[in-house]
Amino acid sequence: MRQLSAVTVHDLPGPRALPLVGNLPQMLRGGTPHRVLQRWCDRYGPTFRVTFPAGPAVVTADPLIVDTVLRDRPDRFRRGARVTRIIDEAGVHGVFTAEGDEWRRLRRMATRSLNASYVRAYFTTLSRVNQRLEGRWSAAAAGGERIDVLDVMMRYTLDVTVGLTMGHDLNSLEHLDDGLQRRLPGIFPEIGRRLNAPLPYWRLFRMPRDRRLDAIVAELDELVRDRFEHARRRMATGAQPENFLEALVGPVGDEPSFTHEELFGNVLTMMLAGEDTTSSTAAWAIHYLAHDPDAQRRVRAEVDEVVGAGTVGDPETVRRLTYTEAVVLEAMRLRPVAPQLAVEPLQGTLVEGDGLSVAVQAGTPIIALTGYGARDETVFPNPGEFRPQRWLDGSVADRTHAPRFLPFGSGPRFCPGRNLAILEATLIAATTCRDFDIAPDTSAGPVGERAAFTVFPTNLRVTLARRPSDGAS
Ligand code: HEM
Repeated sequence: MRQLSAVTVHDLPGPRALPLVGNLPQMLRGGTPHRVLQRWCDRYGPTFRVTFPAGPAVVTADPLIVDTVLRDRPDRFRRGARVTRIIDEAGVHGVFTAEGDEWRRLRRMATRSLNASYVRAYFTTLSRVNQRLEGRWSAAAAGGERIDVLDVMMRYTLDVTVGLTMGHDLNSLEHLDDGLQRRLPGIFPEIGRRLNAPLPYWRLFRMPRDRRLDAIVAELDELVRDRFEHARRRMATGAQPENFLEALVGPVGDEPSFTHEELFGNVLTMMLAGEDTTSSTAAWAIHYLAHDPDAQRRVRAEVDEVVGAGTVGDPETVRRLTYTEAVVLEAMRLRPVAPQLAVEPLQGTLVEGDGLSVAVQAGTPIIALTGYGARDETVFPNPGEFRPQRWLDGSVADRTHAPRFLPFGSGPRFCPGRNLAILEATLIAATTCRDFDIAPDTSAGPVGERAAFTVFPTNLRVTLARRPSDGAS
């Protein structure tokens, strides 16, 4: 039997905390708290303590503990209550923040909407948005534009998620004017800002930005209502579902039909969960490609071979772009957009790691550093290098469930949008390399990163040059 030394949270090593504010100022300085936690993990070991104004938290990269706390949900551990409360207060209560039986029901709704056969039917939306991306790239190449990659990727994923969730063609890739497409991306940064705010002032009074957030959520509520009526009418004609709402018109199994609140909460959750995450991932993939002309050539050769002169017409074709997909996986390994996940025990419990057992009280946050192990050189040799080939040469044994690569979380609350996200990012990388040479543009300074709700790139610019049409590479 393993010998475990049992400790309390207070016994764990960790950085010295200031009175009242704890370690929060150290974590927030520089806008990249995940990097601070990773550095502390190097210094204090895989399981350590940090202190927030509300009390201590356990931070861990220990694979055993990470596995346990993510797997034993929702019965033993729940999502971090602070994150949940802030998202709910913004009016986005859905599968991400639900717990217990409510979570089970909303999770079934989410997985049903993302079922592989539906994703196939949704591909029309993806193709339409992808064609617009080609147009956007052509104009940028012709004009010698210094492209703000994240901005374009956010428009792309917003158009895809709004199209997929409710069948509404936002077309923010082509419509740069003011409209819902300008207001919608404001939701996530606002939630991120509240997460990092020292005091929850919005519970006492609303500043103009809080009122703007309320107004966007109300506008979306109207839109979902309207689109659901539309979905009901279209499904009554016997048509095949082409978006989440249409897939949810009928009951799921023998459960009662979903209420408007459930539908709204889940549709909005999926939109938000699917947008920032996928846009940052795709932007990082373009960044690494821009710095690696050889990888660009390989993607191009693969697209030429698999797709030829035609257009990509279905998800199966995208899945055959294995090298391109490896580019996306490698970008996610180096730049996971959700490098940590907060959970907490429902009741006091012992969590057992490698040689350590920690007694954790109910409600004490446990921050699982899910991105830490992606740089472990025993699993990923030369971990700092961008080497897509490592995903194809058998050196990473099981690419989905390798315990040290958890960009989509793990256990029963594992991201249900994983396949869709990889599909989108792979399609974007393929579309970009096929017709263009990508070059980095650092004229405005180096590329950086920042954490809000997710971690996103800053100052990520590239230029594109259209390749000669004879296909020479
Ligand atoms: C690269 C893109 C994406 C990344 C890195 C990502 C990552 C994650 C992570 C880390 C979680 C938490 C998992 C856990 O608690 O164990 C999550 C949950 C979730 N994601 Fe994603 N995600 C992405 C794209 C998407 C897309 C495209 C959708 C849907 C359209 C989506 C829908 C969701 C939902 C609904 C949840 C909540 C699941 C639950 O609590 O049961 N995600 N995602």
